[in-house]
Amino acid sequence: MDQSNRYADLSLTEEMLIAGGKHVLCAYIMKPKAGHGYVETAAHFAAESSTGTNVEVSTTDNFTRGVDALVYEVDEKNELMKIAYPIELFDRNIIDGRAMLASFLTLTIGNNQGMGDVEYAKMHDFYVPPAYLKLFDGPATTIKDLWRVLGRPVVDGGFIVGTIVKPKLGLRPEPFARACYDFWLGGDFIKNDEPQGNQLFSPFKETIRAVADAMRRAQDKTGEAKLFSANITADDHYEMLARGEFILETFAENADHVAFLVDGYVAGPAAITTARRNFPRQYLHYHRAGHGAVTSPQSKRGYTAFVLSKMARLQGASGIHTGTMGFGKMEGEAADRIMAFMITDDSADGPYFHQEWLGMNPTTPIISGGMNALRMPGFFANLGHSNLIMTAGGGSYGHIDGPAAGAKSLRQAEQCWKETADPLEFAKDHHEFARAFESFPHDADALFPGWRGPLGIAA
Ligand SMILES: O=C(COP(=O)(O)O)[C@H](O)[C@H](O)COP(=O)(O)O
Ligand SMILES: [Mg+2]
Repeated sequence: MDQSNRYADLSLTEEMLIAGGKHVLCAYIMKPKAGHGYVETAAHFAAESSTGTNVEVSTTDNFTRGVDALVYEVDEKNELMKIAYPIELFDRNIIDGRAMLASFLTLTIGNNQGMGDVEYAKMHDFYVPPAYLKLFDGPATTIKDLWRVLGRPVVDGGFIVGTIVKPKLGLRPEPFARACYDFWLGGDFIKNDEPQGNQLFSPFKETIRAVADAMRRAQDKTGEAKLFSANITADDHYEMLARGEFILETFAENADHVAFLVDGYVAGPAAITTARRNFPRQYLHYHRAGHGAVTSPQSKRGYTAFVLSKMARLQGASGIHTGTMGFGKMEGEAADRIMAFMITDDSADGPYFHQEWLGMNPTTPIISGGMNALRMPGFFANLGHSNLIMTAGGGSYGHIDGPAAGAKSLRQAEQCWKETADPLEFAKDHHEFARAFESFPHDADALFPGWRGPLGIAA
């Protein structure tokens, strides 16, 4: 059934819709299955994502038609379709009248992902009008809170040198805490790797006690504040609360040195909001492991990493992984930096829409995945600033002089970029950075061919 008379209105302009302020706008790359017309399929997609189904139903009344989602722009050649969703479609909490991300997703990227007449459809951007934006929690804590703990300026406080405890799994509580202590001698921030929680060989409570103790000792030894991002991800809301409360109690006087890590893709928006609302004073670290299943450029369905990042700011993530923009081991490219600007700036451009955040707190880009000191000067040059957290697991624990030297090499790499120094020249009087070349010779060969000569290393 062709529903384009009802669910498509190509006379609407984006300018009008934005000025009206009553619609969420979504841009999709969509291709119909063979034999289905573009506008017809787009209209069916909008129907299925709002008030309709594949047939007319007798229960529809005039009010219903007023909250139809409408296709307002199509560009068949580029497979682009844009849909305007009336804000009234989205569910509000009964407890406080506010918005929930689950409802946004269930409409805009829900049933429409399995339709028989759609070959594929992926959301590449969305625009949130002020009236809907203000119903989202947004971040409660930000990188400023971490900079304050570290004793840095709260504006442009700079690079937070981080790591992920490696190996990913298989350390018992004492070796785990030792790995933390050793890194903290040179670095600022440690996160649990995302699968680390309560394994039988490393019981949660015993491990957390050992890490809290390691933090105290590292702070005493260095005279510097240290940060730990503890994984509280769980299926069960109560389990997350139990973990969070135990961590705060155990870190005690250092509770404000603790972030909570939540695996927001696998555990979903409910887990993020559980942390955001129950622990609003903790920095909320959104880990996104698994997101590649839908966000990868190879996947033509789902949504992009850009969309994931924007949703994370709305929900209230203090920081989210944004990948390494082609400089690390995970998929990504230099242009991914728009993701970082969208979550930090108050006024930012996405691939299709401009967004005003109206003072909503920013979300820190967390850079992670195969980074080490050698890859960092190029990364910072591409992004243009270093007000972020970078976590390098292999780049720290893989440094030949150990994790404290690994951490120092990361800090020196930022300094090298800031001074616009030539990395090979800079290495001559920065020992830990120089030793990163020997630690990661494959990267050194690729990024700085002929590096052995200037550094006086035999081939
Ligand atoms: O464990 C790591 C990185 O370890 P290492 O530094 O040893 O590679 C992170 O979970 C991934 O970076 C996530 O990727 P992303 O940040 O892209 O979500
Ligand atoms: Mg990891």
